[in-house]
Amino acid sequence: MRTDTIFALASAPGRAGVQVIRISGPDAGTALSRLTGCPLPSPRHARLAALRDPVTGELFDKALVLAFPGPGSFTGEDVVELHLHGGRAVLSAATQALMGLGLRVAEPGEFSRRAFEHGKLDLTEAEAIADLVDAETAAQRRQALRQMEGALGQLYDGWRHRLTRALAHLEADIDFPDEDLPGGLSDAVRPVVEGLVADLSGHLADQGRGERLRDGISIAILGAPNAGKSSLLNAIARRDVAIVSNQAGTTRDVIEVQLDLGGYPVLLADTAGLRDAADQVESEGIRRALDRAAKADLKLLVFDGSELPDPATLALADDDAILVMNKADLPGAVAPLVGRPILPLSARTGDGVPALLSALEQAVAARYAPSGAPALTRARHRAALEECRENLHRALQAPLPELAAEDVRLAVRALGRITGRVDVEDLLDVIFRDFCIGK
Ligand SMILES: Nc1nc2c(ncn2[C@@H]2O[C@H](COP(=O)(O)OP(=O)(O)OP(=O)(O)O)[C@@H](O)[C@H]2O)c(=O)[nH]1
Ligand SMILES: [K+]
Ligand SMILES: [Mg+2]
Repeated sequence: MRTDTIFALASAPGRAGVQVIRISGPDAGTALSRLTGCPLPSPRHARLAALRDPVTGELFDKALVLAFPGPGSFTGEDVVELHLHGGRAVLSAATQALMGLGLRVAEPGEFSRRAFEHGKLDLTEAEAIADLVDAETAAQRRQALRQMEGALGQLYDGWRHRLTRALAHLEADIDFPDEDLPGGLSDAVRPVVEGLVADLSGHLADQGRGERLRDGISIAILGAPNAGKSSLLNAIARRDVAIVSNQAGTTRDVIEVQLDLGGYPVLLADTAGLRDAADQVESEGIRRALDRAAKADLKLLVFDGSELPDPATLALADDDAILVMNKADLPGAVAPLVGRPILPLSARTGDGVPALLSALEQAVAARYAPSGAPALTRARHRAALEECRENLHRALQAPLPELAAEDVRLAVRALGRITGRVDVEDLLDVIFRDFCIGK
């Protein structure tokens, strides 16, 4: 564990009313006294102080200062905050003064990493801080807050404790063997392992709910050339994002727009019109459209009400598809009869677009609304949970208790890596590198 004293701007850089510099480490208190020329303010009480560069003696700001003595601070170390006036010149003077005192600029995520290393947070809580800072919609914020309060860490730790107890039983079986039981797992342990496999499977089979909420739900707009896909994207985004023209085959690249759909983060993609294209570039566009259709969480299939229904688009109409009939403003527009509801709308006039948005919102909520249990939010967690389940499956089939015990031990380790209860040194750089400076 490193013990030097670090500092960083905790607020966003640039002109602002206030900017906050956070300092953490054994020399944090001394550094503050050297800047103010006064003893430390009482813990967690703000005080107005004149700050001077200890080398030149020059006044560089009058600011609120706060001290949070360790271990009751965010990082667990002595922490000091300077609430300076926002702006580059003040920041650079403060940086120079702190470096002059031998302090080091923090690396991204270093404050949270120290908090983890001092046992103030587990890894899922640390990751949730990053998610909360990155949250752009209400649903993302709620999920991150819940995880930050420890809901996910408690779930995984609870499972780990269950398994650890089972392992203790198993080891007792090995030390005091019962000759009548030839199998790997005894009657006392087998139901525990089976129960956990069931819980893990339930948690893993969540359609990526938590991960989608974190990363965004992908919706692809698909249809024949000139059906009005780009017009619809522009109508939904309420800006002129994609080129619209009466020339079939206008869109080639996938064009993405981020939306907040009733609190859910959505990535809406316009794609090339589906047809047998002779043009090489257009064919590549269609390949990308179909690729996007396959990966999308939901598909928005656009039909031109003044044309016969397009078979290539109809072929994509599965349970994850919402069908719309565009150009409802044209006098002869007719919805294709395909045995399921089709929303009439006009991308040109905007009629029917609000109804489509609520249908989309409902479809998204039906799939991704949070369930009662805390959600799986990261691929890192999913991989560890799958590894855990695999080891438990192996334990259930093990012919000898010694082999079963080794599999259960591996399963316990896999769970422990999620919250950081076991050796995770190799993981820490990867996890905290994604944080921004000052967190
Ligand atoms: N009357 C009417 N015309 C529309 C409507 N929506 C789109 N159009 C017209 O239909 C033509 C094609 O629109 P686009 O939005 O470029 O269609 P697209 O599906 O993106 O076409 P490609 O990118 O070529 O596949 C344009 O001339 C639009 O003005 C609508 O609701 N009503
Ligand atoms: K077009
Ligand atoms: Mg287009």
